[in-house]
Amino acid sequence: MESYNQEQNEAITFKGKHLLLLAGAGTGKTKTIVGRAAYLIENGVHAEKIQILTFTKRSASEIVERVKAGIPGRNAQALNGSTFHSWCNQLITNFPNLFGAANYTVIDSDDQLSLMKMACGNEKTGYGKMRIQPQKIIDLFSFARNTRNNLTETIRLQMFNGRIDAETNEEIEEIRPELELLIREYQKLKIEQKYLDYDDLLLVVGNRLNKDEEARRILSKAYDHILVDEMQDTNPLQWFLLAPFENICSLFCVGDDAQSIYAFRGADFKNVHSFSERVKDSEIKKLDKNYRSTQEILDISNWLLEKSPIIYNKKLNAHRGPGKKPLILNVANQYEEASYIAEKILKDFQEGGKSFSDFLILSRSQYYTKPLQAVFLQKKIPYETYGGRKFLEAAHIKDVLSILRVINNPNDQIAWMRYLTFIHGIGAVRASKYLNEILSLESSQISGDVLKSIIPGMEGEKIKTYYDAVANNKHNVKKAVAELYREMELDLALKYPKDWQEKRKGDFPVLEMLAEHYSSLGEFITEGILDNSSGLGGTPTLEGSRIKTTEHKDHVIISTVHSAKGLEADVCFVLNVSPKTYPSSYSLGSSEEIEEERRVLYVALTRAKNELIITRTTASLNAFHSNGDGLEDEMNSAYFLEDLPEELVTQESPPSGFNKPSDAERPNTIDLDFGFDFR
Ligand SMILES: Nc1ncnc2c1ncn2[C@@H]1O[C@H](COP(=O)(O)OP(=O)(O)OP(=O)(O)O)[C@@H](O)[C@H]1O
Repeated sequence: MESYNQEQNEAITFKGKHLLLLAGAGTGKTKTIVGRAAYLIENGVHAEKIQILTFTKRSASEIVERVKAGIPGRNAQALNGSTFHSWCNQLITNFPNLFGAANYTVIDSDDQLSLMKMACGNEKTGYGKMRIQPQKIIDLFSFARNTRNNLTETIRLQMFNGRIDAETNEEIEEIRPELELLIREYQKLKIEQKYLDYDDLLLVVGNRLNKDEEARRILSKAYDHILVDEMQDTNPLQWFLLAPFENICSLFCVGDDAQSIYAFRGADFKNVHSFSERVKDSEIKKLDKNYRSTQEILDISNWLLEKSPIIYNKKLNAHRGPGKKPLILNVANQYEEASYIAEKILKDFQEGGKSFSDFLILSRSQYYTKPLQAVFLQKKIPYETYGGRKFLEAAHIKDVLSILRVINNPNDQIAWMRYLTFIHGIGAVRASKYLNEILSLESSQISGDVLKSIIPGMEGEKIKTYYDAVANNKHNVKKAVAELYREMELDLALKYPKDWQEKRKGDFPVLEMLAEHYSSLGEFITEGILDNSSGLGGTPTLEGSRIKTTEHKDHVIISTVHSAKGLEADVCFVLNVSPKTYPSSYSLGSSEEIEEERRVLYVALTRAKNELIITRTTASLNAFHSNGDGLEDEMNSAYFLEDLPEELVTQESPPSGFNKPSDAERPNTIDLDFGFDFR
């Protein structure tokens, strides 16, 4: 049973119209959302009329499960928790007439790039004259839509560092018309082929609700309460989407301005400060006691935030009192770091009575943790990774999905190209020729046999077999995936000879399991690609980019900081807090980006309950200090832990023995002496 303090209770039982709960890390914001949903249901609100919105599916399902666990009977069964994107997708599917986007295919970032390349390839767009990469155009367009800036301002902010002067204006005016042409072409291709990109999902719903009284009337019957977690990370597009709900139902939003880490997607944490001006009939409440961590962990977190030029007015106090000082571990290299962590986890597990799930490892990127993962595998430490590339975006999975996609949406040219060129012997030129023929047909005319008649020989035979495997099982997604994989397995193994057996093959039983949760191809394809850090239909095995190496329930979590929002653990390792990493050297030069980096580190530090271990490499520290000759400007020498007061931490270097043997200092000449004498 959850128990709440007075401030939490006041928020939970809030009787006004809209509320923003603005509070620090570990003060129970998520817990209060759980309490609010349960309170509403217990007081007669229908669970299906409450929508919980979070940034990852993992946290959405966690909140929903906690509410359900606290309410006996079936009253909470219909409670819905989703990400913004997934919610909009559900609305588009559930109200096909209202939003007019039924049977569209949602495309991921790779497909967006393919489509933009197609747009650039069309001669009339004059792409040849431009010096901008197709990916950059996508990023600009996405930034414009998420921040709701016009194209001129977007170009200024993204390409000219926000400069306002006559010369910049002139340059912008030169680029803008051509960019506009390309974006228009991209939009046209999207509509022709019935695609929605991620931003479109929010726009389709937001536009309709903002413009159309009927839409608001319909949705006011669907929702009484919307509860939003991590409000500080909502960007102007998400505000645009939420704004009409002010008149449709009640908004209950929780957030922490110090944990805003999505400015690169257009979020602006200062937005939460204007909540009461933007949302009529709203109130703001605060929570100030941290229940998660011991005071020493909060002391270093508070110190980090106080060093910021931004005033957050946030000093966390530990309800739990004092504990152990955080440890800074200075390591020679990643092998030493990995060995130390593995040894500590095994020792605490074997002798200290800890579980593997008491450990959380946080890193900037999943890539950095590869050596650590190798050591864990070797030492048989079960772990899961959160963050990084999405499962359904892996090449071998996309090959298989391409067939499901063309059957779901015969206009999906990107999927057709992938499907056709997957067949050995069909290159891009032949594939385009076949595709033109296929697209000249009515959708209802397309079948395995027709494809075989267009594509001669063995290749056509294969295309037909794959097509039929799915078409014959359209209403049983799991069977469609299983049959298709059976047909494709050999060719997949041939296409990916290097790592088929060790890496890729094992993904297909998982794909089948995922498919089991969906009743239509469209739902499976879309839901599967929607969330970048979690959750497909509540399956415990794989959640988006969450990959499990083990069936153990008890496992260590290795996560990127961005995917660790809301997580907590007894022992938390924050990896490589070295110069040039915190802040990342990419951010140097922009004080806003440096401050976002600070918040990333703040989120990481505040995940720990009892033990916080920060690692950094001695080599990077030495290089940093030897460069400190005063010649570089201040920003280039920024390092968050540079003047960390000694008393806040303990420092340690692992005992030698963890070291990977280093090579001789000077190269020798090769010695081929074979040890006997020819005499
Ligand atoms: N009133 C309370 N009594 C006991 N424990 C509490 C109370 N409120 C919160 N906690 C505990 O404190 C921890 C942090 O709570 P929660 O995750 O809800 O905080 P949060 O504000 O969402 O944190 P963050 O923003 O850092 O993710 C959890 O372990 C939670 O169970």
